[in-house]
Amino acid sequence: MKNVAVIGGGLMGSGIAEVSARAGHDVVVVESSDDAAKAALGRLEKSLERAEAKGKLGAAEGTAADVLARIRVETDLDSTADRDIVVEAIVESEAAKVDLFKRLDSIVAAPDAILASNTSSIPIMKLGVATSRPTQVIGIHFFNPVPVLQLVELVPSLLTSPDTTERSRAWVEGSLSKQAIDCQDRAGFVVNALLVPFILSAIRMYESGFASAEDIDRGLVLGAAHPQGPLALADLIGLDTTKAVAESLYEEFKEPLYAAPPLLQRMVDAGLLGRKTGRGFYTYS
Ligand SMILES: CCCCCCCC(=O)CC(=O)SCCNC(=O)CCNC(=O)[C@H](O)C(C)(C)COP(=O)(O)OP(=O)(O)OC[C@H]1O[C@@H](n2cnc3c(N)ncnc32)[C@H](O)[C@@H]1OP(=O)(O)O
Ligand SMILES: NC(=O)C1=CN([C@@H]2O[C@H](COP(=O)(O)OP(=O)(O)OC[C@H]3O[C@@H](n4cnc5c(N)ncnc54)[C@H](O)[C@@H]3O)[C@@H](O)[C@H]2O)C=CC1
Repeated sequence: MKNVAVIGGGLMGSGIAEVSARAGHDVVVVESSDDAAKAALGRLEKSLERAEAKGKLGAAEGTAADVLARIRVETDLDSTADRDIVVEAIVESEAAKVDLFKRLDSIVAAPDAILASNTSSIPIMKLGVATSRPTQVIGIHFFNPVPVLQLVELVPSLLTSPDTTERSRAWVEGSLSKQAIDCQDRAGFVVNALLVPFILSAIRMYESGFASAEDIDRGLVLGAAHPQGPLALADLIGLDTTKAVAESLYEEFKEPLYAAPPLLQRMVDAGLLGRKTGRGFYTYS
């Protein structure tokens, strides 16, 4: 696979585009507006400049400018027509993703192109059956920050072909140098099925006044060797995404541990989405 498209150039899409371009792929990022495209390009430039300044770009990757030259940021979905693999990384909304997969199905021309989703929690089957080619639809779930974390969850639906799964594995492991684990197509896959109750429990603990945000996070960093505490992690993920993922899991399993706590709902209503808006459980400059 040579030509890659990433739909949505937010936190995750920009990271997926970066690692793809660093692996030598020709990458098109499709955003929803000119302003969002500008913001996506800014994220890519900042991250690549940081990687270059830290000496993380290898000889085969070239300079930050070389990597950026392999990426185009567009607003027209038709620019995905000649792609071998499309990775969708738009907002965690089933309706928005189903609509996008329908449109991609009518645009992406190669008969064997892979249509992948980076969804955290939406069943892949719902996206597969929105297309005329569910055998080629798969979950390829990256972790945040994409340039740092090695894991990718591969999530075939009941209709995904073994050929699609194996070509996806070859791409993430062989080309992007990530490590894949295989997951069933159930909301939350492996990691989020475990991580969501953990983060939501931390929010409930804070909401109840049991401990401060700082002490909850310090507890997990100093006492369980986590790289950051659960509330700081929720701020990194984005509280809108955290809430949407919790809701998908709750819808699938009706398990109270997956129910979004009222405080999380209020913070999202207030626009306190974490790092991306400058304030969540913590304030960022
Ligand atoms: C209810 C739940 C709902 C779930 C919702 C959906 C979520 C999903 O679907 C799946 C997910 O992704 S879950 C999130 C998984 N991510 C984590 O758990 C991150 C945990 N945190 C970390 O790894 C570090 O704190 C972290 C790497 C972030 C920062 O590390 P440090 O605190 O040590 O800070 P630094 O010293 O600045 O960074 C360490 C090295 O990493 C590099 N780096 C950090 N951020 C980066 C970024 N954004 N892009 C590229 N590189 C980055 C940094 O440069 C540094 O590198 P070195 O200097 O070489 O060590
Ligand atoms: N935030 C996280 O830690 C992780 C998120 N994910 C998943 O990745 C996906 C994206 O999440 P984030 O990057 O965090 O969200 P984000 O909010 O940072 O980015 C979403 C981007 O999609 C764009 N967009 C929305 N609708 C679009 C459309 N129809 N066409 C083109 N672009 C569109 C938005 O302008 C925005 O830039 C979600 O499915 C999420 O569940 C997966 C792993 C980790």
